[in-house]
Amino acid sequence: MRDARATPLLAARDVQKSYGATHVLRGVDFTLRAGEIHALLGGNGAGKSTLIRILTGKIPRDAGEITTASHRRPGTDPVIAVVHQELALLPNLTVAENIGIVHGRRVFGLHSPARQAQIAFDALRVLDADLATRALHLPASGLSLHEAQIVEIARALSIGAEVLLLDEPTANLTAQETALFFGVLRKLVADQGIAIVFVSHRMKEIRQLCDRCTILRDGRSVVEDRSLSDLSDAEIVAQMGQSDRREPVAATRAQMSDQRDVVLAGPDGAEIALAAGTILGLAGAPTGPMALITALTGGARHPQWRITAEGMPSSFSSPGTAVKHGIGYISGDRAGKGVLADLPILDNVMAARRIRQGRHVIHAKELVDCAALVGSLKLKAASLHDLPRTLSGGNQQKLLVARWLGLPLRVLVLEEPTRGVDIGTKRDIYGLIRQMAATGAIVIWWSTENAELLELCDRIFAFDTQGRPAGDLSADRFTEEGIAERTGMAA
Ligand SMILES: Nc1ncnc2c1ncn2[C@@H]1O[C@H](COP(=O)(O)OP(=O)(O)OP(=O)(O)O)[C@@H](O)[C@H]1O
Repeated sequence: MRDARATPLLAARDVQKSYGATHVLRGVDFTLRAGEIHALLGGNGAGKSTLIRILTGKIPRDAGEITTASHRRPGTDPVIAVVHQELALLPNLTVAENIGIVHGRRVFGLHSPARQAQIAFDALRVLDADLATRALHLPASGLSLHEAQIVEIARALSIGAEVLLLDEPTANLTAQETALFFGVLRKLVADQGIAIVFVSHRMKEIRQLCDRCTILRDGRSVVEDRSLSDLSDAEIVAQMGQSDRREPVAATRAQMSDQRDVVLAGPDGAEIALAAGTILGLAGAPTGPMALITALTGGARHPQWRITAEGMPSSFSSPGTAVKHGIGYISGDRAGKGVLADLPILDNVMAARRIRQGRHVIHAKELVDCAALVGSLKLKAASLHDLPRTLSGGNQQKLLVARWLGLPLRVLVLEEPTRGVDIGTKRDIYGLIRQMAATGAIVIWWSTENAELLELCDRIFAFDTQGRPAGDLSADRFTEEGIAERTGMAA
């Protein structure tokens, strides 16, 4: 239970931060108490990650007060740990080593594998007893994302963390993993009285998990430390300065057709025949959709799926070949599969156009074209000549969408394209994807958000828990339960 008299673990007052001429935080107030799960909300570029970096001491603030008070060890600062979407485990070390490594000289018998294993086991057991028994001596590279996140949290707890900052931790998880993860977090807060800051753009998850919220808008806290139950979804969205307008889906859903413009043949005799303009959703455990996506985008050495379409080879030898044949690809794994980190925003946006036109040199008109693409997505960038890392996460995702906008595509492959994107932009991206489908592009869309698939797709093809094709969802089972049934994964 929340105790109003308790000293906050963390309190920030009027925090400010600029990068050159860009005033990123203009006055943020933030209060966090033990035993609460606090949602930190705001549109893309509002300043959430910057605030988190300041709270953890990763970057200095320009002005403002931050006070901290440990409840476990009065008179000291609480240990604050961050768990990012991009995980920080060392892949070649075992789980025990990954947890043990942060203990350094604190532990008597440094480097003793038995001692390390004991610390790791004790920390992990609290969160997931099965994982503690099963995975202690396995390399971290073999863990699922959900398991890796649990290991990161165990590591934080093993050094006595009282505050956990979770920056979009569910962005890479399936619905089932998210449910497990939330169970772990609730238990932690209830049993150990730690506090959690949760950053997410998914309203449903925020409501499921969080008690209180702070909303940032253009670098200011416009709502500070309010109970979530006092605010409606519409009020939250309005405070973020966004609109959550929905277009009637039935009216825009494409007319189904029997045409076989592109036919995909996969394992176990699976066949997916697609008419131009179809939006096909892929649902189920990641391995199944990923095998199809890598085959279509030229990323598979031994593709499990073959393509039959006029003027196209049955497989692509490289991603560049796929682009030349009119295949577009937007991945939510922006760091790994999209953003060219060492090239400016301009080159990032124009990359697909240059490949299509067989050009490698900059074209004078590109700057104007790039500015128009960036503007149409309301992508916040100080200059097109800056590197992508100066953009917030959601704005980097918009950059990947801008890359394909307006290009004549035969197939647009989407792998969680709205990952990290705020509610208003999500709606904009949905609209753009519908427009692309209306011009005849086939859209193949993998999402772990079933609601997103049900809202936007004409058809949904399911994969089972082993990644094997399990067929199309029939019209009468076009529901969350229908997807759960076909994929074998709880909704
Ligand atoms: N190193 C930097 N140099 C210049 N500008 C930066 C830098 N880091 C962040 N910014 C700017 O600060 C603003 C806030 O970014 P921040 O990452 O804190 O936003 P956010 O609320 O976390 O957004 P998102 O929801 O998209 O992750 C953005 O407009 C971004 O372009």
